[in-house]
Amino acid sequence: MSQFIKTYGRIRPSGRGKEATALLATEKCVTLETENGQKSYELHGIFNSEATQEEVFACVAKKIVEDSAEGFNGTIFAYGQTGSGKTHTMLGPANSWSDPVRKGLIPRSIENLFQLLDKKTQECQKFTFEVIAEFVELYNEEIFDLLNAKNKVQLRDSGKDIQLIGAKSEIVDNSLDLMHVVERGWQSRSTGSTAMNNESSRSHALLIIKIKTYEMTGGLRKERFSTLNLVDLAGSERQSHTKSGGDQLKEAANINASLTVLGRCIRILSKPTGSATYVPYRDSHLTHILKNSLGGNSKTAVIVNMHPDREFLPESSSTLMFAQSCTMIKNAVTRNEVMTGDQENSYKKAIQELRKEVDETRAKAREEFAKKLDEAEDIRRRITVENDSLKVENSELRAKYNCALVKYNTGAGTNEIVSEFKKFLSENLNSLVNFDLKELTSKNHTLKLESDANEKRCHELQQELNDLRSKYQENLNTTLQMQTPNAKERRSSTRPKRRETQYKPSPARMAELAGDNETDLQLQEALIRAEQLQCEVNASRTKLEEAMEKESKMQFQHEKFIGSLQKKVDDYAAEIEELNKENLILEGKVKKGSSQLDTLLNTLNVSQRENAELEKQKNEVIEKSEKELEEVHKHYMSQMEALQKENTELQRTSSSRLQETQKDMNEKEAINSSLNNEIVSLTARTASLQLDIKEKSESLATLQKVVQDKSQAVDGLRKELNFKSEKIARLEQEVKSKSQTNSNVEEDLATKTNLIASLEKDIREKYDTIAKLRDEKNEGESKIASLKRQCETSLREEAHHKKRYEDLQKKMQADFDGYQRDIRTLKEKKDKELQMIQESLDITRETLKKQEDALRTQKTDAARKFDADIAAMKKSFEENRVKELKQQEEKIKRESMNQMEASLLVKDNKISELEHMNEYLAKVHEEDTEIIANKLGSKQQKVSYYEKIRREKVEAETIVAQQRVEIARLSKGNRESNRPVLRSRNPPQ
Ligand SMILES: Nc1ncnc2c1ncn2[C@@H]1O[C@H](COP(=O)(O)OP(=O)(O)OP(=O)(O)O)[C@@H](O)[C@H]1O
Repeated sequence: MSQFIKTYGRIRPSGRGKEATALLATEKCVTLETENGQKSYELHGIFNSEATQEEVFACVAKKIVEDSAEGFNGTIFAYGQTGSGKTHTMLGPANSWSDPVRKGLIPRSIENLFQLLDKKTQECQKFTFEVIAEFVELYNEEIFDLLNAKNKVQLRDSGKDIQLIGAKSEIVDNSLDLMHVVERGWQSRSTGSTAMNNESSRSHALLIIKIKTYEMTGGLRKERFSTLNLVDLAGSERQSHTKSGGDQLKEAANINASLTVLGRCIRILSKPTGSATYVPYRDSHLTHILKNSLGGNSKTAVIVNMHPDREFLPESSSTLMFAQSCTMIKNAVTRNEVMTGDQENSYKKAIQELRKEVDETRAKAREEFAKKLDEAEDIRRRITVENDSLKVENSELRAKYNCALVKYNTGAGTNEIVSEFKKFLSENLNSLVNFDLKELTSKNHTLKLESDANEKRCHELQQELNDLRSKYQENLNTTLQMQTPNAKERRSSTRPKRRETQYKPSPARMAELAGDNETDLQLQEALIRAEQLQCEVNASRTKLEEAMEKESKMQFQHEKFIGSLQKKVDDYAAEIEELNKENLILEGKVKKGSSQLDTLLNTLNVSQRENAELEKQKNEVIEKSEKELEEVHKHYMSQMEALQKENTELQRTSSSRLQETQKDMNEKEAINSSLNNEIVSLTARTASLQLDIKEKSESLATLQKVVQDKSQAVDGLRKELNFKSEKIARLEQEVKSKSQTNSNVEEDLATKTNLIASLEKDIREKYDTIAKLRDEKNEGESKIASLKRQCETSLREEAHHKKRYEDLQKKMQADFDGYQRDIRTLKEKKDKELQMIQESLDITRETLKKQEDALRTQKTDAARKFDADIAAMKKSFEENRVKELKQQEEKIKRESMNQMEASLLVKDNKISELEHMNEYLAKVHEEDTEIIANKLGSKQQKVSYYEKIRREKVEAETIVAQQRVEIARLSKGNRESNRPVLRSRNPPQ
């Protein structure tokens, strides 16, 4: 299955407001407002600055994560300039991975993945999974392990996949553990501060999640494996923007180099197929690792992050160009799945199920088709019956109408026609409801004809009437002429002028004229009859018109009814057509099913052939597998033991943790009780403070009262003072005025001055008291304020303590719940693991046992056969061999005997020679010894002679020894050649 890389754009919020932005985003299109005009780029989706993390995840990653749990490789990477929000998108803001709103795409993907895997485990008993995480960073064109002290990692390209040699693989079984791993790795990531981002990622971070799932369905074991790559690339930008230098410049150069290779690969891949010859994946570690994700076996999504500000237009433009190239890359995606086990049976089962499904669908379709056909037939029958009855009614009607027409034409009572028509209408009103449209139209036509005929008849009658009138007038004139002698005169003078009323002769006039003329009478009668007839015809005409109106209404209703019937018929036809289509589809399905069946049968044949071959291989492998199974058994047993140990350890740790928690809780309870005590004391203090406040408030009130009194007194004094000051002034004036005039007054002045002085003293005293009172008042007020403040702080403290106490209680409860949950989940997990292991052990044991049994029987059979074969072979071989050997033996015996005899002779001669020699030498030795002893005198001569003798002796002894060895060899050869030989020329293989 080939699939295009999905490319999305995300625009981060601008730091400077709307005026500074140069990007316009719609649902799938970004427009850049450049100096040269607008330029638009269309991607698979655009997220503006208001887009939430959840929206981004749901749109970009959810499907890829879901597919990765189903065995499809997946890759999501964020590309963009520094500070554009790549890390914000992939991981989320700092410490946000437990925040349900702010957390990024990686935590959401991890949670989603484990939710899916756990759900599958719950739904399917024989489903297990294994998740392994690796986390590396590409920094300065080298790969470092973020999970293991930033050790260097090597790349190995096996052709099929890329391996990171030396990277630590963390096995995890829940999202929390994996998030801890990610957090640990992220902390080791190389970051630096640039002009655009305080915590800028200076490396490409790759989180590689390897997922393996195992599922047993029937006898079939499905093994799926996939890799989910979540990549946060380093920023792609101009160095002038980051204002980097030194090491940072080198860093940036490396980042740019790898991103340039990425861009080059993408450009080559985005060209139409056929033109792309070589993709330089190996030019950079980044592209080498992402080889599968770019044009390979992976469902890939790219998020390009952009800064909306005008100053970053060039970066945004190049980012969008990169994105547009990505949209043109096609990946060839396949599910990574291996199926083992009883394939033959599972195929057979699948075929059976398919057949059953096809049969069921066929039967169902047939049933439905038959039902619909019956219904359509029913409707058709009903319509035919209705049609027949209407036809009958129509012919009756026609007959009646003809009859009426005959009657009418013959003048046999128009009333009759009308009444008959009325009767007919009342009779047929009900049946008319069921009229066929055609019939109704024809009836309408007939009625119209009737009406026309009536009209014509009316016209004729009118004509007749006019004729009659003119005749009558003529007759009348002739009669009048005959009655008056001067008819001409009379005619000119007395004859009234012709008026319309004159055509309607009154009965009096008729009576007057009755006796005049027989013809006149007859004519008058005919005229009256004609007039009556006309009236009746008119009436019948209006009735007919009414009936026609009714008829048209009815026709409308019938048309409606027929319309609905037609619609039903159309519906049925459409249904039938649909059924036909379904039938066709089903037939297609059946064909497909049968072709599938054929292919399956072919596969079955192939697999049967393969099976035969496999059977052969199996026999060879069985022996090996027996050993391996034993090893596995041992391994499982050891694992189980280890697990049991782990379990006990866990139980121990959990109980210790429980104890710790208990201890913690006790401590917290102690804190709690102390807090309670504190609260109680605080409450008591608050109460006392409140009492104090109350008292103080009371004293304040009294003080205020006193102050008020004093103020009143002060006011009074002030008034008095004022009054006295005025008095003083007045007196001074008086003094002034009187001092000039009256010297006697001087005395009075002196007394008055004294009085003034005393009054001034009095006033000063009063002022002092007022100041004192004011101070007292201020003091009281400040006391009240401080008391109030105290009160407020104690109330605040109380609230704070209460809140702390509640928080502590909540935290304790949450901790306790968390611990209990942890313990429970741990226990459940371990129990599950144990159970799973036990189950797998049981299964393995069973299969082992079965295989053992099968092997044993096979072995015994084979051994028996082998023994028999060997025995037979042995027998024949031995027979032949014995024969052959016997012949050879005879021959060799003969030859060796001859040789032996000859050599024995030679040897015997040699032995005797040697014995002679030996004897001679012994003799010489004896003689020499004698000579040495007796004849040689000097010591030196003795020594030299002795030396010579010794040498000769040694030589002789060597010769003797050689001869002995030769003799021994010969005698041994003799012995061996005398032994019967049963040796073949060609030793048996
Ligand atoms: N969509 C957004 N909403 C709110 N804030 C955002 C968004 N995108 C980015 N930011 C803020 O912008 C700042 C830079 O973002 P971030 O670190 O994710 O950029 P980056 O592309 O990873 O940069 P670098 O390549 O330098 O690592 C952060 O403070 C981040 O919170």
